[in-house]
Amino acid sequence: MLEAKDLRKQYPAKLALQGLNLQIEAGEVFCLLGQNGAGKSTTINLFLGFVLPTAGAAYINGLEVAKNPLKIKQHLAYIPENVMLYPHLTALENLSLFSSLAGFNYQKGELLTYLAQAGLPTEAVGRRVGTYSKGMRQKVGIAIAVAKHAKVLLLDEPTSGLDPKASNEFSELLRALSLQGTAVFMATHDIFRAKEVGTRVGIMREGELVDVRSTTTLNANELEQLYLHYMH
Ligand SMILES: Nc1ncnc2c1ncn2[C@@H]1O[C@H](COP(=O)(O)OP(=O)(O)OP(=O)(O)O)[C@@H](O)[C@H]1O
Repeated sequence: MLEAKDLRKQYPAKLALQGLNLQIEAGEVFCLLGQNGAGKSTTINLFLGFVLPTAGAAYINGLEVAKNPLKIKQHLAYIPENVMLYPHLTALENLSLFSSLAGFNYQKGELLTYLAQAGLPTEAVGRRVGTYSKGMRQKVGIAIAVAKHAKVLLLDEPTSGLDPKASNEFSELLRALSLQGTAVFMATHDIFRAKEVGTRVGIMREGELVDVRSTTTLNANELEQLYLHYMH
């Protein structure tokens, strides 16, 4: 569902990504760990088509991102650290707007169902999202992804700044999406969540993917030790 082939990004003064090779299947949750500046956001931005590769290619659902910038957006949803919504519109209005932009025109009842499934409290649905907490905005982001029938979900540090309960709820939503076949690629600093929600974990250092492990093969403590080993 997601593939990187010799994917490389050179900025004038920095080699941000050096020849990434990776495949992520439907239903997988791949968590990418790495220090600030390791190249995680660059990788996500290459999959989104926000930046162009210097060499190699990124593919979404078999389509080369750089050659199909609009088409690939039909298949994916993106949740950054702060989900971008229209603050003066309600959750219902935001969801209606974003899903119609993606070509889906839902009845109010369907929109309410998507928001409820994403865990947004009923009392909040008709309130301007400018009044929402970060966790609530993330839930609207998930509702938009589900309403768009996104096959691929890209997330850049989605749980940073969330309290443990909100972070846990968010992880459960991701798990539910992956069980429905969505491929999830998430950059995070949260080793514990990566172990909990991920099916595989990758460690990136200075633009290089230095290790990939299945989360069934190690516990959170072992993952932390492995991470620290690479950061020395
Ligand atoms: N537009 C740009 N122009 C020049 N250099 C850039 C640009 N974007 C990123 N870089 C550099 O590329 C490297 C990788 O940055 P990137 O944002 O991908 O790291 P990251 O792993 O996401 O870090 P963080 O955890 O802080 O988000 C860094 O050295 C960064 O300064």
